[in-house]
Amino acid sequence: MQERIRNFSIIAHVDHGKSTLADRILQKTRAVSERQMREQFLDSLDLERERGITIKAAAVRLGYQAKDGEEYILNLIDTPGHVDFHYEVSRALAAVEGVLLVVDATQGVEAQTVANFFLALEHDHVIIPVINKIDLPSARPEEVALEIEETFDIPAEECIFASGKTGEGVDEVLEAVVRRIPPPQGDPDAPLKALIFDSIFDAYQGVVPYVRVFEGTVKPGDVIRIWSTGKTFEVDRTGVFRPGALERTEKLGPGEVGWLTAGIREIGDAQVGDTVTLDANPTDAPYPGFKPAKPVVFAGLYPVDTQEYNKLRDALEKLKLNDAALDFEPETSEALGFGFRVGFLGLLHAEIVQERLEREFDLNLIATAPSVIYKVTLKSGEEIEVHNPSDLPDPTLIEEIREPYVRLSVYTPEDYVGPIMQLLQEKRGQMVTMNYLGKRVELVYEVPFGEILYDFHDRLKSLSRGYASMDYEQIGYKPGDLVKVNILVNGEPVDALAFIAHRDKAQTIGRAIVEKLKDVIPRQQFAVPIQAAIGGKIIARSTVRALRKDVLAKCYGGDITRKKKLLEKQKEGKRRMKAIGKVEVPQEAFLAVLSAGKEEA
Ligand SMILES: Nc1nc2c(ncn2[C@@H]2O[C@H](COP(=O)(O)OP(=O)(O)OP(=O)(O)O)[C@@H](O)[C@H]2O)c(=O)[nH]1
Repeated sequence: MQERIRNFSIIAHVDHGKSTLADRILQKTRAVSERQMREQFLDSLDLERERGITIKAAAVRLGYQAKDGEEYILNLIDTPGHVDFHYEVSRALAAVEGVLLVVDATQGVEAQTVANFFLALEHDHVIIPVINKIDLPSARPEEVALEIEETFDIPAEECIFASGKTGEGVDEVLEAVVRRIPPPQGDPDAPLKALIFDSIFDAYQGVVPYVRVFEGTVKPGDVIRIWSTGKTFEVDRTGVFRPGALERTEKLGPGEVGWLTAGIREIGDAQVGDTVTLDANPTDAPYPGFKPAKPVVFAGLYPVDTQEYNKLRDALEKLKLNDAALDFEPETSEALGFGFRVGFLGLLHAEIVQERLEREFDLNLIATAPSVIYKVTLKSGEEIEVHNPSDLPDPTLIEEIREPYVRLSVYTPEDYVGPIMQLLQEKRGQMVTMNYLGKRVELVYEVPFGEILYDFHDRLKSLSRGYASMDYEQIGYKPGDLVKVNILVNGEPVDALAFIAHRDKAQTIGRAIVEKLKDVIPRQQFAVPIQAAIGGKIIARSTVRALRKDVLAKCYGGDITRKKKLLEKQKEGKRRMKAIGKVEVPQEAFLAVLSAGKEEA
C-alpha cells in the first residue's frame, strides 16, 4: 500500500490561490460531494474563512484513480502562507515528499514564493510549479514560467498552467502528483518515529496531535512517549483525515498521515515539531530541529470593564489550548488597571488573537501598541529582558540596550526600487544584497525588527502600488542608541503609552503621537496638555482645547435617523474609553504610536 501513497503540500505567496486550488482538487477526487462542499474546505476556523487567510495547517486524505488505472491515496497537507507562521509551514513540509508551488499568473514570483521554495528545497522535496489563475485576462503564464526558470532553476516546461477557479489544468496537476512525487519510505517494524505537524484541542479527547509516521507503526493500546518532554500516554484511537471528519483506523503505518488521541491535556505536551515514539521501543533518531514556538511581539490587553478581568483570563487560557505559541502573564498598568502582557508570533497573530477574544468571547478590550523584546545590560552587570517599554529602567542605570534585528527581503518590480530603498533607510536598514531577476529586484536588508513592526508593510504596498512583497527572519540582537519616551496627558505620564525609539527619531515620533492624541482625545470642559518627554525633558507638546464637541452641529434640518446614527456612533466610541485622571482617553489613543510612523515620513 505504501507504494501508492503520495504526501504533498501546496505552498504559495498569500492570495495566489492555494485554498481555491485545494478545493478544486477535493472536488476532482470526489472526496466531497458538491452539496457538502463548502468554499475553502481546508480552512476550518470561521475566522480564517472570513479574513481569507489560512492560519492552521490542516490535512485531508483523498482517493484518486490515476490514468494508469491504479487507485492512489493522496494526503494533502495545507500550510499557512503568512510569515508569522513560518514554523508551521516548515513542519507541515517535513510531513510530505513533494509540493505544488502555486504562482499567480498575473503576479509572478513574490517574496513568500521564494521563501517557501527554499523551505521545500531544504527538505529535498519534489517541487511541481503550478501557474494559477490562467483564466484571468491579465494572466501571462509563459512569462511567469520563464521567471520561475530563472529564479528557481526549474525548467519552464515543468510548469503546469491551471485555474483553481475554472478547474482547467487540475487533472494534470493530480497526474503530476502521482508521477513526479515519490512514495514514502519507512519500515513498519522499525521503532516508531512520527512527527507532530499540527494539533487541535477537543473538549472530550484533549489534544489531538496530527502526525506523519516515518518509521514503525502506532495503534490503540500502545504507550507512546513524547520525545522532548519524556511524558508517556496510552493511545486511545488512531485515524486519518476524511474531508470534514476524523475517520478511525486500526493503526497508522510508515508514510501515513493521520491523528491520534491519548488523553493528552496540555498543548505543551504535543507541540508542533516534536517526535512521538513508543515507550517500550523508542527510536534513537527523533525528528531534528524541534524548537517550541516563541513569541517575539508583546502587547498589553486590558478589559475596558475591569469586572471582565477573570473572563479575559479564562478566554486566553481557552485560546492557548489550541495555540502553543500564545503566551501571557498578568500585568498592571496605572492607566489601564489589571490586564495581561500577551506574546505573539507577529503582528498578524496579535490581530487574530485580539479579534477572536472580542468575537468568540464577547470581550471589550483595549490593546496597547505592540513592542519587541529589548535586552538590557545594567551598570550592575545584570541582564534583563524588557517586554514592555514602561519597564525600561532609568537611563542612569543602563549600560547598553540591544534590539532584535531581522533579515528582510523585499521583491519588487524595478520601477519602485528607489522609493523602497529610501523607506528602508528611514527604517534604519542596512543593505546586504540586491539581485536582479528579470524585471524584478530582490532587496535584502538587515533592519531593526521594531522598525518594521507597525506600518512598514502598508507603506511598502502603497509605495509600490501593491506590487512589492516581503518576507523576514529573525537574526539576533544588536546594540542601539535607544531611549524611552513618556507621554503625559494633563501632566500625568501614561504608562501604557510609553514607547522605546532610536534617539534620532524620538522627537519626530513623539511629535506625531501628541498631534495624533490631540485629534483622538475628545475635548473636555478644560484644556488638556499632551506632552512627550525623555526623562524630564519635554520634546513635543500639543493641547486638546476646551469645550465639548457637539456632534449634532453638523446636522441641520430634521433628518432624525442621521442624528440617531451619529449619537450611536458617539456612544460606540465611548464604550472604549479609559479615564486617565480627569481625562477620558479612547482606544485609538493607545495605538497612536502605530500611525505615528506614517506622519513621520
Ligand atoms: N480568477 C481566478 N481567481 C482565483 C483563482 N484562484 C484563486 N482565485 C482568487 O484569488 C483569491 C485568493 O485565493 P485563495 O485560494 O484564498 O488564496 P490562498 O493562496 O489560499 O490565500 P491564503 O490562504 O491567504 O494564503 C480569492 O479571491 C480567489 O477567489 C483562479 O484560478 N482564477
